[in-house]
Amino acid sequence: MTVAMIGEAQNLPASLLLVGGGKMGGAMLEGWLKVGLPGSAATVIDPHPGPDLQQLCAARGVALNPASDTIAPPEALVLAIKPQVLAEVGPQIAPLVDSRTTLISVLAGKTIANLDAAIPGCGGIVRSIPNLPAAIAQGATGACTSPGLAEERRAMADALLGAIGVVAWVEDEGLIDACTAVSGSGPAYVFLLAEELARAGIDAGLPEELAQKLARATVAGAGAMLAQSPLPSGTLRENVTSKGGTTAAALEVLMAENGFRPLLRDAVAAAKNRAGALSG
Ligand SMILES: NC(=O)C1=CN([C@@H]2O[C@H](COP(=O)(O)OP(=O)(O)OC[C@H]3O[C@@H](n4cnc5c(N)ncnc54)[C@H](OP(=O)(O)O)[C@@H]3O)[C@@H](O)[C@H]2O)C=CC1
Ligand SMILES: O=C(O)[C@@H]1CCC=N1
Repeated sequence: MTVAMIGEAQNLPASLLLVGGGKMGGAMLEGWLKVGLPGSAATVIDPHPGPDLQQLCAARGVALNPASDTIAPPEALVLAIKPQVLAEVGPQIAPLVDSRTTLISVLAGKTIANLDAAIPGCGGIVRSIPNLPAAIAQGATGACTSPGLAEERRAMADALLGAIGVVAWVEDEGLIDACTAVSGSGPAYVFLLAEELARAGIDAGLPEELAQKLARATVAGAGAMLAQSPLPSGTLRENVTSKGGTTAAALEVLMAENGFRPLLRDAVAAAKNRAGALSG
């Protein structure tokens, strides 16, 4: 497994077609334009582009929904539609690619075999699972390639995915559903933690606005420490926990037999199972 850092922009593709400019596709496009992908190199297809996407494309000279007979086969096809519409959308996209194209998918659950069946004719496939902090170039992406993908195609995908955060390449495609459950869906678990911490603060007597402000800043501050500190997360946790103090009292509840650990394990297992069910 290799981890690429942000800024490896020299291998960005000469042409990129993004299909699906929703939350994930839009976040990635924003990141790529920030690190130097020229707007003129990008084309977006999305039948109902939201105002943010329209504004971004107009501001950066990105072609949005041009006539399909004007789209040349791109070096990179980035697929960011819902997994449930792949079978329907695939035949519309297949005529737009050829063997020069590398398909980069972010679809939860859809396997390399599913992608190849839906959009045949690409010269290689990267199956990846980014996450929403890609919008601020702090994403975490798990990725794998179709067998024997040419090194320059992988480097191009690495530049794209590395431009929006950390990339972890795995050899075994079977690990991607677990990546989906941990880092793809993971930001939602953290946002829930912020919501519930605020709610618990209200129950403990804080005014709502203050509880929300403190909970949000606490999750953000702890996240920033995780990003910046070389210490393992367990050590950071211990550094908060004074012997016989308040944190120890709280952690005793959270780490009880039926507490946070089995709950999170079950949640991640449910997400992984759902990713598996989206295959096909
Ligand atoms: N959101 C996340 O945090 C993550 C999402 N993903 C993956 O990213 C993909 C997109 O998810 P997300 O961005 O959240 O979903 P969104 O619904 O926000 O985005 C999907 C976009 O695709 C558009 N679309 C629908 N049909 C077509 C079509 N025929 N051609 C082009 N575009 C089309 C949708 O338009 P309309 O709304 O009009 O249908 C929508 O704008 C999913 O496969 C998901 O698994 C992966 C990791 C994280
Ligand atoms: O919820 C989902 O299915 C997508 C994939 C990972 C995050 N969002």
